[in-house]
Order: sequence, then C-alpha cells, then structure tokens
Amino acid sequence: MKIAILGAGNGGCAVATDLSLKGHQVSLLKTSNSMHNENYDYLVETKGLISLFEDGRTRTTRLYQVSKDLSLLAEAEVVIIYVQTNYHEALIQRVAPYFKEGQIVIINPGYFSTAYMLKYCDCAGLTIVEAESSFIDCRIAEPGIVKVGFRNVRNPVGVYPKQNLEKVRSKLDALDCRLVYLDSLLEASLHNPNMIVHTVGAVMSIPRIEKTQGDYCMYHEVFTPSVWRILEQLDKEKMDVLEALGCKRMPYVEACKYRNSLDDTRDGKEVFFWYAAMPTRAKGPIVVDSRYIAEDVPQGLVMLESLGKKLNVATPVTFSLIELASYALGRDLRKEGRTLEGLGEENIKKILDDCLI
Ligand SMILES: NC(=O)C1=CN([C@@H]2O[C@H](COP(=O)(O)OP(=O)(O)OC[C@H]3O[C@@H](n4cnc5c(N)ncnc54)[C@H](OP(=O)(O)O)[C@@H]3O)[C@@H](O)[C@H]2O)C=CC1
Ligand SMILES: CC(C)(CO)C(=O)C(=O)O
Repeated sequence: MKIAILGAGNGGCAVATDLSLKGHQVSLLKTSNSMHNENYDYLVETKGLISLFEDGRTRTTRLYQVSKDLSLLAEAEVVIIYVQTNYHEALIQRVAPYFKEGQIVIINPGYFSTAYMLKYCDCAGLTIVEAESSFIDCRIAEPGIVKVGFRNVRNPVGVYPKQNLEKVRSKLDALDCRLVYLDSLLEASLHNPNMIVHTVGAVMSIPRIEKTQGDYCMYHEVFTPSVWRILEQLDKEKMDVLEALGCKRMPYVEACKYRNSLDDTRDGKEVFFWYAAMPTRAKGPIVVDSRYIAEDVPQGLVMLESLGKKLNVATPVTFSLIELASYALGRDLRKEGRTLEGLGEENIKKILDDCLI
C-alpha cells in the first residue's frame, strides 16, 4: 500500500520503518526544521536507508521517498500524521489542499484533531482515524537507527465518520498495526495516556530533572504512593468528563493494560508498574520544557479543562497542574492550548453526533 507519513521524528521514523519492512511503499515527509535534522539529512543522503533496533536485533529497509515536499501526500492511500500535537493545527491547515478523496488519514496520537481536519479540509471523501497513542515507544538513537522501547499489543482507534469503518477496515488491517476499533472517537481522543502520566509525572519530577541534568527516568521513580494519588484524582476528572460526554468510565490503568497486555485478567496497576519498570525504557524527560509538559499540558489538560467548563464538570487537579506547569515554564500554557473555541464548537458537535450514532 502507498503510505505517506508526515513527521520525521521518533514515532514517524519508527512506524515508517516498520511499515516499509512489512512491504508497504512508504514516503516519509519532513514538515519542519525544528528537530531531528541530522537524521533527515542522513536519510536523504542514503536514499532512505533506515533500521529498527528491537529485541536485540536490527532490521534494515529502504523507504520509498524521503522529502520535504508535502504535496507528495496526495499520492498515498493512507496518510499518517505523526508530529507533536502542538503542531497539528498549523500542519493540517498547511496540507489541507493536498488531501484526496478516498484517503485514510491516521492521526497519531489524535487528541481530538479530527476537529482541525473538519475546520480546514474538505473531509467529505476522507476517513479520519484517531489513535490513543503512538503505536511504538521509540527514540531515534543515531541517524538512520530507531530504537524500539515497547510495541503496544493493541492500538485502540476511533474512526470518523463511523459509517466508513467497514469500507476502510481491510486497508487498515493490512497495515498490521494491531488496531482495535473503539465505539467512539472521543475515547481515543481522551485516553491519550500522556495526558495523565506525562503531566503528573513530569510536573512532580521538576526538581529531579533539573538536579540530575536530565540523567533521569521518570517512570522508574516518580510514581510513589502520594504522586499516584494525584494521578488517580486527575484520572477521575478525565472519567467525569468522559461520562458527561456519554462515554463509559475507564481508568487510566485499564486503558494502559488494554494497550500493553493481552492478559485481561491482570491487575491494571500491576501492568502499569511492569510497563513503567521496563529496562528498555528511554530516559526522560531530560529537560523541564520538553513535550512531557509543553505538549501534554496545553494539548491535553487545557482541552480537558475546557471540556469540563462546558459540561459543568469540576477539574481542580487539572487546573492546578496547568497553573504549576505554566509557572515552571514561565509562560501561560492556556494561551497555547487546545480549547473548544479553537477546535470549533460546530466541529465538535459533528464529531459528538457521529459518536452517538
Ligand atoms: N516517541 C514515543 O515513544 C511516543 C510518542 N508519543 C506521541 O507521539 C507523537 C510523536 O512523538 P515523537 O515522534 O517522539 O515526537 P518528536 O519529539 O520526535 O517530534 C515529532 C515531530 O514533531 C514535529 N515538531 C516538533 N517540534 C516542532 C516545532 N517546534 N515546530 C514544528 N514541528 C515540530 C517535527 O516534525 P518534522 O520531523 O516533520 O519536522 C518532529 O520531528 C507525540 O505526540 C508524542 O507525545 C506517544 C507515546 C510514545
Ligand atoms: C515512550 C513514552 C511512553 C515515555 O513516556 C512516551 O509516551 C513518549 O515518549 O511520549
């Protein structure tokens, strides 16, 4: 299948390599000069030679194209958006003219960016798929080599419009990305694990990140009993919002277990601490102003707070984390955040109506 991936960062490169190794024709399209430039230059020089290091072995493939020409996405059957979610809106606006009828657009992770698709694109002939989280935990280890930390055993996604699922299911299944289809796209948007785990974990880690100058692994040490109580309170606020939107309550640890283990009899919290303790886990966050806070507070928590206000659901921990994170970073994260106004209330309504069908 012809696939275009927008975003040549950790996740974009990992999934591009994975899909190319599975025999797909993959175009990796770089959308900015913000980061991973050395890796991009290497890929251009070697005409797309890239390796995945996983479970002690390295597999190498050649991507079909590596380019900054975003119009190339028009040639693809499946387009995957894999940039940090802070840049979704600007990127979707920029590439809107290139989408073509019949394409499937996967947003990974989604965080409700289907609303931006509706805001800027003619979506009549498109199918939009939002993922809860990156399919693969990964880092670019050196130019041309991506290290896999963990591969989700299930990747829950929501599809818009829902009626298109049967039409596109065979193409999505052919990606062999362990996709499972949720009843509601809202669940995929709000079960982004990083909205809970990164925000509480990174804010509570601020002194350790600074003291160790980045020689720090958040998952290995921050989730002590008191921090866990904060996480559970934030999680409750997220579930209150989901419930007010007509979705079922699902705790963070259960959503995490569903993605990370095929053994449904295990205890959710036990699965989380098993996942957190993995030795293959990348260090991080290595600076305070990194995407753990700078992405997941404005894109996740500001959106949660905005939904809570609209639905009359109290979100005091969400509020407090946004305040603390803003003071720590020295800027107002609400100003750069995802709100109902920015997503467009009419777009949100279309998505909610579709979820309720
Ligand atoms: N990596 C992981 O293990 C996991 C990642 N995620 C989520 O997946 C998404 C992608 O993660 P990952 O690939 O690691 O992220 P990266 O930090 O590697 O960034 C991805 C891409 O985002 C774009 N980007 C970053 N900063 C800017 C900027 N200032 N201006 C414009 N574009 C920018 C760049 O796109 P380009 O290359 O096109 O210039 C960059 O390569 C994120 O939302 C992340 O939270 C979730 C779980 C695990
Ligand atoms: C790899 C992992 C799980 C670390 O939090 C992640 O979510 C990320 O890098 O965004």
